[in-house]
Amino acid sequence: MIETLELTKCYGGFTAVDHVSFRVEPGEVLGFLGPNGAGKSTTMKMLTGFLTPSSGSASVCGFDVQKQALQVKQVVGYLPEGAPSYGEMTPRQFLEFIAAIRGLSGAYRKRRLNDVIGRLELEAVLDQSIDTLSKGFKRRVGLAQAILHDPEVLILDEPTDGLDPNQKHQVRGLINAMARNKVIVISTHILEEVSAVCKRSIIIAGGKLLADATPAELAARSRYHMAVSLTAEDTASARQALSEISGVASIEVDPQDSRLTVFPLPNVEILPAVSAVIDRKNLKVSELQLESGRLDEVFRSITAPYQKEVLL
Ligand SMILES: Nc1ncnc2c1ncn2[C@@H]1O[C@H](COP(=O)(O)OP(=O)(O)OP(=O)(O)O)[C@@H](O)[C@H]1O
Repeated sequence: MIETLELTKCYGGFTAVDHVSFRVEPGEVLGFLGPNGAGKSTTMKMLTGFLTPSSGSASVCGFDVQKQALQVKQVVGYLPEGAPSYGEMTPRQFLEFIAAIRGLSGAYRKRRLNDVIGRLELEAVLDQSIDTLSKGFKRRVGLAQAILHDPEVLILDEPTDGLDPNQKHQVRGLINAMARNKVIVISTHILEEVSAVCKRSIIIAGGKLLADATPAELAARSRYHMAVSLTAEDTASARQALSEISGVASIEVDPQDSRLTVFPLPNVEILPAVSAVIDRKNLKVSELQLESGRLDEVFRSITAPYQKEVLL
């Protein structure tokens, strides 16, 4: 388990992480979402014992990140931002080096090395220096070192950054497969990643924790939650007909593709009435969809005040 209490980091007079408290249990993948400079990497560095908190506390598997940093490093696998250090080494040398540092030996060491090399499909580049690898391969070498000792806790700073769509899919599958018996925290800018792998997500901006909820709960905060979207052959007639439904609050037309979105009044289920009107008026409609909510819109509305601070 990971637990933070009022965790804070100041750089001089600037507060990068501001009294952040949360818990993560085994079996949970927690997504850390936030705009650039939100404080995600700083929080992760404190959780992994690489940065000392200015105040507050954090513990990982019961070990205090300040007083027991060594024990924390033993139970944690950490993928920092960017490429792995020691770029002059080949992935084979680098992973052998990490295995030695982690104290892996004998058949277990061999098995773990083969396992991570296979899982991250590193065979083809094992003997090429890390500096000369593509961004995606560098990221995969970083991931391989993070999971090599089969840690109880994984802290992954933008694990899919630089990966192509196939590799992203593969790494998300890997994270999901490991999630059953590990505590996993990932940071990401990619909202689809939150729905794909995270049980819970924390939104952070300006160093402050602004939301802590499941992706579905976050989506439910969207103004699109329970709205109905559709594309009609005759947009104007469809809009007119739909506006006569009593539970409709407003209707918007997307200027790009003329898609109509029908917003209900609070707590009104509008879909049955919309379907009935389509049938009754014989409207030619494609892509009728009940919206669960849009994470990007929720993310923007939650973080907007902090984005302005940054821009000013
Ligand atoms: N060593 C440092 N000295 C001073 N300020 C720092 C230092 N490291 C980070 N910061 C600042 O702290 C804030 C949080 O940075 P952090 O890297 O944690 O953000 P982030 O959410 O990970 O951003 P990104 O998504 O861009 O990686 C930023 O304003 C950053 O400039």
